[in-house]
Amino acid sequence: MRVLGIEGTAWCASAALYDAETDSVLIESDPYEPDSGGIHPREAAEHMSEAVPEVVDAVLTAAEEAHGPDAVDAVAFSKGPGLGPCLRTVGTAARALAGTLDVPLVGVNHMVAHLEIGRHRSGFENPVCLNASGANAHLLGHHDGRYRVLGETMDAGVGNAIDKFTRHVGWDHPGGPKVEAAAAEAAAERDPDADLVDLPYVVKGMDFSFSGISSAANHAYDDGVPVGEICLSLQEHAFAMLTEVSERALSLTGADELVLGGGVAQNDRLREMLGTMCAARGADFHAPEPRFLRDNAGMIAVLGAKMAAAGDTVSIPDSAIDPDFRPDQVPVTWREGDASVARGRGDREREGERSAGDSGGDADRRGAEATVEIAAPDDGNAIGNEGRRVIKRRIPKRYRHPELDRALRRDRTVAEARLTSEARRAGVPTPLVYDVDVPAATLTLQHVGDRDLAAALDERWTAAVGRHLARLHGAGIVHGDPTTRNVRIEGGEGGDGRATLIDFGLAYHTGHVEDHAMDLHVFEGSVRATASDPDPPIEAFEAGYAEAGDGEVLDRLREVEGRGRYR
Ligand SMILES: C[C@@H](O)[C@H](NC(=O)OP(=O)(O)OC[C@H]1O[C@@H](n2cnc3c(N)ncnc32)[C@H](O)[C@@H]1O)C(=O)O
Ligand SMILES: Nc1ncnc2c1ncn2[C@@H]1O[C@H](COP(=O)(O)OP(=O)(O)OP(=O)(O)O)[C@@H](O)[C@H]1O
Ligand SMILES: [Fe+2]
Repeated sequence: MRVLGIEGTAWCASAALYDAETDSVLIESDPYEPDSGGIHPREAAEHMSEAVPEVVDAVLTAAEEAHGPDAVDAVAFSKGPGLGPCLRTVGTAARALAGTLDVPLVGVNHMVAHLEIGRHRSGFENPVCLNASGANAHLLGHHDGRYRVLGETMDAGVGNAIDKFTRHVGWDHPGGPKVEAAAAEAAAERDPDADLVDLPYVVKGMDFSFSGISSAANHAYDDGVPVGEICLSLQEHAFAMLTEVSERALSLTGADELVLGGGVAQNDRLREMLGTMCAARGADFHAPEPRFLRDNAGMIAVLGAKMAAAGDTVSIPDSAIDPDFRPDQVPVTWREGDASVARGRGDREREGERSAGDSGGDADRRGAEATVEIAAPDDGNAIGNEGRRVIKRRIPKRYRHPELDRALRRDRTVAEARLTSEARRAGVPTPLVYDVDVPAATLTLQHVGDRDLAAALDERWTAAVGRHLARLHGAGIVHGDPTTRNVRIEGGEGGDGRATLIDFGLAYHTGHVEDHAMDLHVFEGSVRATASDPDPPIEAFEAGYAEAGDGEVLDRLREVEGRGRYR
């Protein structure tokens, strides 16, 4: 099968021919280059209306020269997300071409294409996918027939955040490569351990925020900080956040493969950080070659071929574009429906439980941030979990700049000790804190529970988590990372049992409804990412929250969920 793909969501007019038999891709692109500032939607649309027919023509001519008049078996196009006027040009061109050639039409989600190309090129079975593009930034994993959003930016896309700074400095678009070059130059001249320009580092569960980084970088520039230093720090902060959330997603799902996609993925420092993180966890990492990373029609043609082979084509009346098309709206027809990114986790957890039961013990653990060692009580007389301690060490992360890494490990250790105890005083079940060693970023905690909620997901426990979070929020604290892995469960078969919240390293004081709603959003995201039937446990969770908490927070949660971040 040979598929002609067309791309043009924002800046890159591109056409490609994918030949599935030889697995070869021919790409012809014509980028829009703004004279000044960022992308102007009207100029971009004008560019598309001129350039799309030209690139399509070039690829079609090459295809017919090589393979004759029946060279193309299907036409695939970017259906969204993107700029409406640009997408309309692409849709019109694709419909006309499919009509003329009398072949099926395939409507492709651009974001899913950014990650499927990585899966295709790597041959990975079931990776977590990090998309680092201009207008977007998110982590996706296939589960239950869809690509689930495991985490995403709460505001700007990563490329747009970088471009916002370069516009402020007066550099032309796109800013990413210029920031990369300036950062590399600054790095070559400085002491690698020297302090970074202080910028915000915002991670909430697997969600993250970039807007504060752009503003703080702009202020630093206005204050006269050398631009190379700001570029370096900007990259170190933004990319460490992306790497950290990727590691959290690997840890939550149990997956051991990561693929990277999107225009910012062309950045060497980002790829280096992700490679280092994966190597340290024993996970495989793949980033496709640059021509498949930035916007390009090659990825549209490759996914188009998979969709066409699965019979996933559209009729002309159903081929409308969608500027807000989210990746989790796409029914994944071209993969086995039961292939789940979380399957590895379930299997391992069950095995872990069995062996823990057999030995009467509990294996040492490795989370996304820390290693956890389970220690017997000082007198050595353990009865079940009674008296056991866990020693939690936030280990240095080699992918992160050493200064930033030290600061994060120290701050989170302090926050975890303080807020675990405060939450407990507010009546929320948490472990006792026995000891804190700040320089070593190590905590000694009471051992709680005999399994994670991830391995014991049921409505009774999620309702309890809802009540606990409501009480925590009532005390003016958010957890910051309330995933199913951060709830420990004990007993329960006979009636009594307990759900205990752990891992308060991202917790902080706040009375803002928005922050409280984010906690609920993170919890529900972690349930959706791994549960086979997520609705009942989520309903019970919300009912538990409503029982003990503020209804306004649940209203805000609906608003958070409804916000279209894909522009
Ligand atoms: C919806 C669609 O139109 C949109 N496309 C898009 O954002 O173009 P993409 O090619 O994936 O990414 C462009 C971004 O990638 C950044 N970029 C390019 N090279 C870079 C580099 N070496 N380092 C950092 N950023 C880089 C640019 O500054 C720009 O912000 C998207 O995928 O979100
Ligand atoms: N007090 C505790 N009692 C029992 N088990 C614990 C305790 N603290 C941690 N664990 C176990 O160790 C695992 C990792 O701990 P924790 O979540 O605190 O670290 P982390 O590195 O931040 O992990 P992640 O980022 O994956 O949530 C937990 O999922 C849990 O299984
Ligand atoms: Fe893109």
